[in-house]
Amino acid sequence: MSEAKTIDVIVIGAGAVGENVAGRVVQKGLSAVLVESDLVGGECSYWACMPSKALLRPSTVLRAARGVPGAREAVTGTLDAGQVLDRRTSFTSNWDDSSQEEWVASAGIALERGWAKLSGEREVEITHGDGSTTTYQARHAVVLATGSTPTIPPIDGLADLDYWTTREATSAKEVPASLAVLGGGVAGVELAQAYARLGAEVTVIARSGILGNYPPEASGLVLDALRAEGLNVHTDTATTSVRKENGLFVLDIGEGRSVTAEKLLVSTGRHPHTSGIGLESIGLDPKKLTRDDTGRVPDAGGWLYAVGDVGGIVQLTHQGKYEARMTGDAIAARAQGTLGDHAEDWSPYTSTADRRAVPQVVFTDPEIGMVGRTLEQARKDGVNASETSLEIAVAGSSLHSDDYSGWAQIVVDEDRKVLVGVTFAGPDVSEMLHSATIAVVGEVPLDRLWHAVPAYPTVSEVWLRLLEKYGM
Ligand SMILES: Cc1cc2nc3c(=O)[nH]c(=O)nc-3n(C[C@H](O)[C@H](O)[C@H](O)COP(=O)(O)OP(=O)(O)OC[C@H]3O[C@@H](n4cnc5c(N)ncnc54)[C@H](O)[C@@H]3O)c2cc1C
Ligand SMILES: NC(=O)c1ccc[n+]([C@@H]2O[C@H](COP(=O)([O-])OP(=O)(O)OC[C@H]3O[C@@H](n4cnc5c(N)ncnc54)[C@H](O)[C@@H]3O)[C@@H](O)[C@H]2O)c1
Repeated sequence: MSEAKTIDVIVIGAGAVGENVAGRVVQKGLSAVLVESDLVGGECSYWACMPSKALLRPSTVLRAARGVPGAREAVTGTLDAGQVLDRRTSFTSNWDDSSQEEWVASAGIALERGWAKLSGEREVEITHGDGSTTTYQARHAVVLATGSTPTIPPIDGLADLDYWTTREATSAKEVPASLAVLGGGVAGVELAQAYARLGAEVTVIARSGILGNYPPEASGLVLDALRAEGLNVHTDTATTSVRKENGLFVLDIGEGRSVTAEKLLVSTGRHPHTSGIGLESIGLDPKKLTRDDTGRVPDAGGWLYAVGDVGGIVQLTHQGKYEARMTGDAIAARAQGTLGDHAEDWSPYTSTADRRAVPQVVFTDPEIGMVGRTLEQARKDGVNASETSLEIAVAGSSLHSDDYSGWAQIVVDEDRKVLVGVTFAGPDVSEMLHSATIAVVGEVPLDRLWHAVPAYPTVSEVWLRLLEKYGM
């Protein structure tokens, strides 16, 4: 084995999160190497956020035009599935990462292709495609940014079949005649609607309800829309076994019922990717990786960090990139000796918003945008919380489309008179979400928020209605 190379920071995994943490430490004057075994850019760019949103967007535009007389008459054709798939492919750069590779080089980050494994304290061994190895020693930090892996449920027969995960669903070259979707989380529901609108006959099988992390009024609007569009959605339904017959998947869903489909998408959640990366070599249990708010893994002695999906706190690109900025700055500050073990909440080194103000969007049509806590979560956290909710019915929404149907909710900390959670559901609500994120993160007092006047006639006027209903 050749001598180990020494560098300030080693980042394992060049997804959006790994790229950002490497970029941040280099900006702060440290040297960094980024190690990637697959495509630079990770899941979000090639098999998750970008392609799934590209598959959804054209049909949302079409439905929006159909909701407005005058425009409706101009829509004479149907969705062109081939064009939709082509546009999706262009958003993934045809699964070619050369432009990302160029960005890494332009940012002054070293790139190593291969599988990285911790091989000792501050030490990482990379096995390249040709079997050769390179070893790096980090002066300051090793950062795990290895993402997450699909969780496949132990359903009889499933393991032996060629089912789709979200990777195959987001990169498919053809629309199947029929698709069964196992799991009613955000990935399953978004892809179910995308494929139904592209022409597939889609059946969703959800163990409980769909989009269970959101208030039921919000997920109910999505469920109603899916059913109105002709999707079969089985809620509170357990899948007991799966097999293939005549080339089709057959799922047994209890009481003698079954679902048959050409393709089966298993989208039943993801877990942190901690296996096969050598955590055992430094005495850590891959199933019990924890991180503090600066991203540091407390049990490793101060040099190991975990950011993004692998950190096990939030599985969202924007939140992982936020963690990357905080962790990158914490690593640089600790290298300079200006930060000790502890960092205050809301400091430039702590991802405090992970626990209090995570914005998330379900990009179905209608959309859901939520930030912070639901009423139940807030009360569970010991907040003396109240909720105010209403249907979105303002001048802006009636102008938006004739059939606009939406719902909004604020969750208020009654002791401090600030918002701790906001949810909007309805067409195009995602662009309103950042106003709510600012209110929650900024802990804007309600009597000051009362002075934030929404422009007329926008859908944002729902803010005014919510505050009026609350009692302002
Ligand atoms: C279908 C779908 C749609 C989604 N849509 C959205 C969305 O709209 N908005 C949103 O915010 N989030 C979305 N997400 C979540 C988002 O994709 C993830 O939160 C995000 O990709 C996590 O980024 P990451 O960098 O932590 O991990 P990843 O993007 O998974 O990157 C990890 C990288 O590490 C590499 N790697 C792993 N182990 C090693 C190793 N040992 N050596 C070398 N390299 C290694 C992997 O190859 C990979 O490239 C979606 C997820 C799915 C599944
Ligand atoms: N718009 C977005 O931001 C977006 C889109 C897609 C995915 N994501 C992220 O990706 C991650 C993965 O998405 P996901 O939808 O796979 O996970 P998820 O955890 O959101 O949903 C998984 C769903 O599968 C269900 N499930 C589990 N086992 C099951 C079984 N045996 N049978 C039927 N249902 C079962 C769960 O009850 C849950 O509803 C999420 O954490 C999410 O944050 C984000």
